Amino acid sequence: MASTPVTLCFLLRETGSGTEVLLGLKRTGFGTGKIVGIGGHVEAGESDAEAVVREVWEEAGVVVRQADLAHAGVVEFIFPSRPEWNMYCRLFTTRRWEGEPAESLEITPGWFDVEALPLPLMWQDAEHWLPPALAGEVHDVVVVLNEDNETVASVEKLPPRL
Ligand SMILES: Nc1[nH]c(=O)nc2c1ncn2[C@H]1C[C@H](O)[C@@H](COP(=O)(O)OP(=O)(O)OP(=O)(O)O)O1
Repeated sequence: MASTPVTLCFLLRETGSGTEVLLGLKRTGFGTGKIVGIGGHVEAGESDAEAVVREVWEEAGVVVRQADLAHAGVVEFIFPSRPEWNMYCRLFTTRRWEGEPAESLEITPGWFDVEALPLPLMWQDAEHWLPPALAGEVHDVVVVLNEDNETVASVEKLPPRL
């Protein structure tokens, strides 16, 4: 089954004590209760960049421009016991946006020190791909989940496809 296209954008800002990233508490839908990246499904006819601009606005009330997005790799999430959940997720980062993050029905946004990510509150696979992506490494990652759809069966990190 083809993986559903999704996309995430990580806003990064510098503070006196280091770099912070905008994540959010998921309030509805897939991954409710977890801290997740801001983003979601790519609609038919949209590019990944168009989708992530729309999702960041819808979920966090922040305006990001496509020209300010940096590619940060791809993660494919494979759920062998629920293949309909498989997702192909393009990652972006940006250091430029307009507006202050605000709560939506879907997400309660919050800033986190990139050196102290809330990994125990995130999907368990995040520890494998999020820190390197935020550090500027660009990889194609394939994450396979176990039958519980939570713990990680395997992680394969490949150089990016051009
Ligand atoms: N194993 C995993 N680890 C992770 O960190 N994020 C994952 C993941 N599997 C899926 N995701 C993320 C990627 C994607 O942005 C998100 C699912 O998309 P959405 O947040 O848009 O889902 P919803 O069910 O709320 O859909 P909408 O109704 O489109 O808002 O879950």
